[in-house]
Amino acid sequence: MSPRAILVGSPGAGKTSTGEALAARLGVAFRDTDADIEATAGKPIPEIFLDEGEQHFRVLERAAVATAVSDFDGVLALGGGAILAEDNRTALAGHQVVHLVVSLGEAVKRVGLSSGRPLLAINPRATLKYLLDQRIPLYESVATITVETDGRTPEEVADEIVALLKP
Ligand SMILES: Nc1ncnc2c1ncn2[C@@H]1O[C@H](COP(=O)(O)OP(=O)(O)OP(=O)(O)O)[C@@H](O)[C@H]1O
Ligand SMILES: O=C(O)C1=C[C@@H](O)[C@@H](O)[C@H](O)C1
Ligand SMILES: [Mg+2]
Repeated sequence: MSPRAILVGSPGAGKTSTGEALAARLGVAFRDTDADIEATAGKPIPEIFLDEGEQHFRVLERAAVATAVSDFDGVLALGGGAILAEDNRTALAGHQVVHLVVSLGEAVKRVGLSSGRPLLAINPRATLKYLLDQRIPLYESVATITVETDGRTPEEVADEIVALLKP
């Protein structure tokens, strides 16, 4: 079993919102590893970061990615930092992986001072710039499809992905 598409990209790229739109277009289920991790841990991601720290979150994330990539055949969204782990990048090989590209300015507008994103709780512009600089090469290294999201709705982005996906 293999996901129809796996979405990667920065916080605010729209992995969750575009992923839900894409799954609806394809008539398949949507799954988000962030939600899987919260279900396993029994608490929201900010609480995992506060109680056990980011390292522990990344352990849970590697397990969530390995399970979802091998057990699921719908549209799968990964957390924004999942590609940092080599294990996760290796797990993506051979799959249709979509990089949702977002500019720094647009990502800052979409994410704002959001309480649900522990890494961005303080100074989101500087933090997002750091994350993007570090991660863009990694997103590019795993992607088989790249789509721009600035100035487009999640539904418009989903339509482009449908046209680019191999059957
Ligand atoms: N193409 C888009 N145009 C405008 N707003 C968007 C677009 N995609 C997402 N958004 C908005 O940006 C915010 C972040 O989107 P979303 O939660 O889907 O991003 P994400 O990539 O899943 O982020 P994270 O990595 O933090 O889970 C939401 O408020 C969403 O409504
Ligand atoms: O960019 C990141 O490192 C993260 C993004 C979110 O999707 C969550 O996976 C978590 O908040 C960490
Ligand atoms: Mg998300």
